[in-house]
Amino acid sequence: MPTDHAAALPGHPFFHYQDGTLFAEAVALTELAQQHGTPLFVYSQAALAHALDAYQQGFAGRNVGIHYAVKANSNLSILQFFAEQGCGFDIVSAGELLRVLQAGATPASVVFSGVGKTRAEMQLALRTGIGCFNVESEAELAVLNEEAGKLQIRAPISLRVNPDVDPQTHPYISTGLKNNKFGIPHERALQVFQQAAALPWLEVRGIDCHIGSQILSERPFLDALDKLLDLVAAVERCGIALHHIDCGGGLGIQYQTEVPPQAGALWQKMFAHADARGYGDRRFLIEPGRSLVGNAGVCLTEVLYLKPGEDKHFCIVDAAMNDLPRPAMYEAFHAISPVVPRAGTPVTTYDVVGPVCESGDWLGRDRALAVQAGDWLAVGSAGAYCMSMASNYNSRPRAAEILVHGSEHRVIRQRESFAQMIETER
Ligand SMILES: Cc1ncc(COP(=O)(O)O)c(C=O)c1O
Ligand SMILES: N[C@@H](CCCC[NH3+])C(=O)O
Repeated sequence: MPTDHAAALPGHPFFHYQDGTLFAEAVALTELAQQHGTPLFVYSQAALAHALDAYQQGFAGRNVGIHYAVKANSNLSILQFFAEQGCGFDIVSAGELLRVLQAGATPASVVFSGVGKTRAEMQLALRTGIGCFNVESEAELAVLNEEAGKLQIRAPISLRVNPDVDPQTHPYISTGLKNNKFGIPHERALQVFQQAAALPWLEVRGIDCHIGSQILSERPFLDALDKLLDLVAAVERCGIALHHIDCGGGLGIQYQTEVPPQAGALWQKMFAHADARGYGDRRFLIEPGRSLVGNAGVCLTEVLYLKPGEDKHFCIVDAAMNDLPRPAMYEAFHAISPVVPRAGTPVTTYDVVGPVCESGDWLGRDRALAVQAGDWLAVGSAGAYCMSMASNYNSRPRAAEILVHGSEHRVIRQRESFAQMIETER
């Protein structure tokens, strides 16, 4: 049984056991599950602030813009929190643009990434006056120039460079290798910068890269920075001045036993490197997602049935791959802890699975748990890429979300009703 006040889930500083119950800050998760039902996503505002502060510690005296990557968790209240803290945003769609505007973002604080921006999305972003388009191909550059010309608005752009650096992460979330669809090959980038500078409706502002996600060592970030700085030097030699250098996101978090670099320490090293090369006083942008929200959230789920088997025992819960798709998609590990640990119930090794009709619908494999039907479990590291990737598969309405702040909590997304789920269909 975990001791009181012990960190209950790896990497979650604001979730702890007290009096035999798991708490988020000063709120007992039993109360939230009882009051709001399950599956239920619960986020800690203190954990969000803590994660942001970890970055800021590496930025003292530097000129840095933090652009939260909306795709990690796009709940309006989470976006509003980051906007209030002075963050900008990294978006990848018109939908994300509308969300950040509704959350109070200033348009100039928005950078727009993505390999497949549509003309309609470009027009919306141009009219809104976003800070920068992170352009990912020559074809996109030409279309953006056309659309900007039609609106007579010069488009601020950065070129996303593919530095061909191995982020040593899951192949599905590596983005900075030659064979990934993202960015402009770094060998071609100088030429494309020159093309961009010659187009009448574009204003070259920056350079960017994003090499992947859940990166657990400093080396790939430093290698990518080196390649970007080589290009900055070459581009500026051609008379094209760059206003900012955007290093993307990608810093990993602890799901299990991983030891990711600490954000502040990583950035101190990045700046030491930039200083050594004479670029430390430049404006840098970053686009973190997972490392700001991942360990600020858990997903609460109820044990529906225990199903013993010959080779496997199953713990069937009411959350599923539609709520939390990362295990099914990437075989990702998420820690699972009981909300009220039991004494006296034997520990059994279970596969924790959901009700969806797929054998891939599992949340955890071979987990030692002392549980009974009706118990609540907390699935860890559920703040990033869980609710934002949730679906209605098996016609399951989307879960509710709660934001805890000290001893207070508020519903930041209501549980979807069956009527809402089908209202747009005929
Ligand atoms: C362009 C871009 N920026 C930022 C991010 C955020 O990445 P992460 O959540 O790993 O910090 C992503 C996602 O990988 C991305 O594609
Ligand atoms: N969805 C991925 C991260 C994708 C990063 C976006 N480029 C995950 O859950 O790990």
